[in-house]
Amino acid sequence: MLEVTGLEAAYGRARVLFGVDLSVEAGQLMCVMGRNGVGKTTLLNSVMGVLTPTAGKVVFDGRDVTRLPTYERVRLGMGYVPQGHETFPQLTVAENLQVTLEATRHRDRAAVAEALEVFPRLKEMLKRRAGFLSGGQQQQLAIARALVTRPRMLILDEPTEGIQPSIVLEIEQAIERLHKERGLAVLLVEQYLELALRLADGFVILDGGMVRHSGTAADLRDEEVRRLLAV
Ligand SMILES: Nc1ncnc2c1ncn2[C@@H]1O[C@H](COP(=O)(O)OP(=O)(O)OP(=O)(O)O)[C@@H](O)[C@H]1O
Repeated sequence: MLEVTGLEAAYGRARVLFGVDLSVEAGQLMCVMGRNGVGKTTLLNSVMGVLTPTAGKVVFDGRDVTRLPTYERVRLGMGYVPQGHETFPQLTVAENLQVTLEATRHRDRAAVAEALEVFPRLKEMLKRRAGFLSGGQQQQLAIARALVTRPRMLILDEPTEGIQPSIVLEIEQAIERLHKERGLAVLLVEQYLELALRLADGFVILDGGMVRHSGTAADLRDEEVRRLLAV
């Protein structure tokens, strides 16, 4: 479903990604792991076209999307939840979802209800401004916004980072349900090994902007994995 080959990215003269290869099959949950600063966010931004790669290719559903703008990738079914649970803080929860719906091609209001089914807690807060939600609730709203676009693949950048444990569990369960029950493919950047062990079908570990290790969830118990993730 997603094929990334030889992806390179840089900020000015500072090269950050060096020939990253990665593939996610339909319905698969792939975890990207690695220490701080190894290039995980840069990889997702390059996959989504937020950042233009300096070399390499991104193919989604058989179509080369490497040069497409981000919004067109979203329309093709790539739902992105960037790091830092971005929402419109001045808008209410309902308005945040509505604004996203209006930017979609399908404009089907049922998509808002479907997204709220995944996070019932948000249903009780529809009139609250997003800026007044807790970090965890904002993360749920950010994921719900991506769901309103009816993605076939969800791309999540550290959705549990800095969030209180009770909501981490809700977010984990939501990702699991979306993956298992709705069959969504997921590309997840996650630092917590335990969470990756519970959710992932496969993983890649980045180090210094390169894929240093990859495998199935069972391989996550390897010594090498622990060494590459150790701080
Ligand atoms: N906008 C930017 N301009 C210049 N350098 C950047 C920029 N964003 C990231 N970098 C650098 O690129 C490298 C990779 O950063 P990136 O955010 O992709 O890593 P990461 O693995 O996602 O880290 P973290 O887990 O801390 O989010 C780091 O050295 C970082 O300092």
